[in-house]
Amino acid sequence: MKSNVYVGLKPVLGSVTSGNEPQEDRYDYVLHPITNSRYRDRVKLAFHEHRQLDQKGVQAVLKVPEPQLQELCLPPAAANATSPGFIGLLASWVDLESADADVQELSYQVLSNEWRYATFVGVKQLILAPPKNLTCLNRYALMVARLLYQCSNHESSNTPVLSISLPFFEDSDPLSTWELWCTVRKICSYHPSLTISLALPRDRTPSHVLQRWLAEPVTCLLVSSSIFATNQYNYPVLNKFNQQIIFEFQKVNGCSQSRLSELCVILHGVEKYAFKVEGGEAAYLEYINYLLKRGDKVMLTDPDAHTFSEPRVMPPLDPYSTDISNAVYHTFEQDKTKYELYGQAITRALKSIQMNRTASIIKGSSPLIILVAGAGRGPLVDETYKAVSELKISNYQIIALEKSSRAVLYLQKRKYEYWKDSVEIVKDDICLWRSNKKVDLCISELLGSFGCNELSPECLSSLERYNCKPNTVFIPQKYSSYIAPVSAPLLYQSLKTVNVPNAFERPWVIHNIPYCIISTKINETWSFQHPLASSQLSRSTITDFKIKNKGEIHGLIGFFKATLYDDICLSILPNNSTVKLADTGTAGPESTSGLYVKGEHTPNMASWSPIVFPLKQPFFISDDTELEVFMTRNNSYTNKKFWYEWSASSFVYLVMSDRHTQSAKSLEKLGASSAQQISRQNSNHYSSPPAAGLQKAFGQFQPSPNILPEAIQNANNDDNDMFEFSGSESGFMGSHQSGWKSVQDIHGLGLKNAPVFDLHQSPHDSIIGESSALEEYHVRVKTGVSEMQNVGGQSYSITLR
Ligand SMILES: C[S@@+](CC[C@H](N)C(=O)[O-])C[C@H]1O[C@@H](n2cnc3c(N)ncnc32)[C@H](O)[C@@H]1O
Repeated sequence: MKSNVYVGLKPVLGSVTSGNEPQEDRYDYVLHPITNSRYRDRVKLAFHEHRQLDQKGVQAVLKVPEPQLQELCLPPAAANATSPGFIGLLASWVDLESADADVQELSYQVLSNEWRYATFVGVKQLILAPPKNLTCLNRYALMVARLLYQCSNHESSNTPVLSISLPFFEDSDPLSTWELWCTVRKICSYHPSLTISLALPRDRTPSHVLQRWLAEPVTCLLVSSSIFATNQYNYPVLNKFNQQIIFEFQKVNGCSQSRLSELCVILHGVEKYAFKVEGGEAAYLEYINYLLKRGDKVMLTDPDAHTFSEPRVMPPLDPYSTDISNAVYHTFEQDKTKYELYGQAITRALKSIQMNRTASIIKGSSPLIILVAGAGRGPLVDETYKAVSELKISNYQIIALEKSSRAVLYLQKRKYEYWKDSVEIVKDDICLWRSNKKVDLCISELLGSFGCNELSPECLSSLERYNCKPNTVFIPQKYSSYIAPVSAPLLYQSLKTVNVPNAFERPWVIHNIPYCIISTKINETWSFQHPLASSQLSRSTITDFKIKNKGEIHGLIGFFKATLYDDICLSILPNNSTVKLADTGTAGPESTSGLYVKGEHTPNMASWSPIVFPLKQPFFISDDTELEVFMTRNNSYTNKKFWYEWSASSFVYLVMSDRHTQSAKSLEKLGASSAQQISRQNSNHYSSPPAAGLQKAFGQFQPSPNILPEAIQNANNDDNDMFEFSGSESGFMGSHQSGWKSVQDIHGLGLKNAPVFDLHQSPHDSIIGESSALEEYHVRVKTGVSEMQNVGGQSYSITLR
């Protein structure tokens, strides 16, 4: 396999070097400006003439001339399949951010002239200089948006991609260039032809910055000869960290771009240092080619590296209405790791069941009943058959239960040729199947990317009710679902154009789409174990994520981990992730509340890709934010349907010291409302806000009066209380109490009328008690909230049996 990464070169125009010049077969693209300085001079002249007319009061239309032949750097040549292709540099002498309407218009016309010519001669990609003045970023972005929407026809493969060149990061704020990009692409409505060209840095890139860029549509890596070092033989080489950056992008392999699906590493400035190094200009190109070849080799031998397959966004399987195709069964069956793990789990479970049966009085009286629920074309039946043969179990019966009539034909053929009477084939739905045989061991593989999303709990609960014993053993024994907020711009872009109603309100399985988890942890939402502890199959969770670095969330990414038997597990959690376990709600040693574990993906297992629950609008998060996710799994007996709902809210913590104590106390008396919770800290409970964090929190988030908690607003107005009602007159409540108290009174809420279903909590548990050693208050302020997605399963649901 060769990755989709190409090599480009920006030569000095008209330069002919002495014998060491790069051979054309060492690079795939040449980077050239579209027009030269003659064009700039003519445009300048036209502009001055226009201004003079304007000053004389003559009404004239500013019309920028089209470039002439001698004004072009890129010649109009017939395309040649063997010679390198062209990447164009758009004029950098224009001023897109200018407040002068004429200058802006001129800039726009120059770029659109260049764009039209580049399209005509088949240039694939155009690189645009970054904005010069960040205070006018909106003007720049708007001009880019107009160019994209007026010059480009993204449905045509002839339209070039427009790529904005930016540095990887800036020292002062490593995500500032990313934020700039984020603003531009948002103003351009995530146009599919808008990408980035990143200049490799001289210094080491922080890993969170690299992770962020890996999920973005980067189409060029710009490598200046000035960042090369030399090895002991005086050949030019890159630092380890820049080698790693190129390799990481090679692994993403162009999948982050919806249009080009390829990446180009462009060398520039080689002529400046070539005389100092061995091998001259050609040595730089040799080196980049060598790095890419080496990367390809590593990817071939690393089973977990992405193999190049098209990025895909797929609807999750609806197990009740979709019959899996033969080709998909075939793909499932290629996953040797999964079946090996199932084989081990089956053998271990059978040994344990046999031991218990031998010890019990009913020893040998009835055959061991093993059910493969959802047998497909039979690979798990094969594993079971192998295990019973190896364990020399004689008195047994395997039942292969499958609803798909076409898959059943495969099972019948396999039975006839191989399993013979050991296997009974039943064509039925698991939820409807009733048998007088009670199952000892139930093996199933009904798991989706989120664990429970292909209705394993529903199917197995029905089996438990009608066909199992109290001591039936299940494989898998347990499965858990996990989520994390994710930045996945390509997914957002794809869902905007996918031809499915309410695409943002339904989950999607993403394959080979780059993403970046922006929270510090992945949180467990819930789990199911079999036999089920209760008949309740609906779940809901409110789970918090800490987000250190600003980002844009496009949805919640979902994973699962299943315990097949004992410690034999399948997991699609990302390697080296930190996973926060859900609160089991149990006390004592079984409790898992607040536990953190390492997440690992089962090596070499390819059957599942992650699932994403998207958000309708990208959700911007500033540094040091807490994201609260509310998610439900609904199994409605009344509506006979199953669905998920999800939403996200963001909060920052503002720190208040003694100066605000009085007002904070008043706020506390109100109890903790969802938007205005207050906690008292004697220590740095939250990693960032105190001290430096205080300044940071205020720096990132300018509290505006309408979202400030009332207590803070009043605290800030200490000197200004001449219109305040003192509240000291008898018969009136304190001003802070009145609103909430009045609402409570209307509903008859309070101690005398405790909620009927609040089985655990005393009414004031959530209010933090009085303490004398006060130092700081952390006030939790809501800064954003998404819509609740898929309310009542209106956009996405599965009809239940
Ligand atoms: C993920 S596939 C696994 C198939 C097989 N075990 C394998 O490893 O290739 C799940 C299988 O369960 C079957 N299935 C899903 N829901 C079912 C139901 N309610 N009743 C019967 N079969 C079902 C599907 O038709 C499919 O063959």
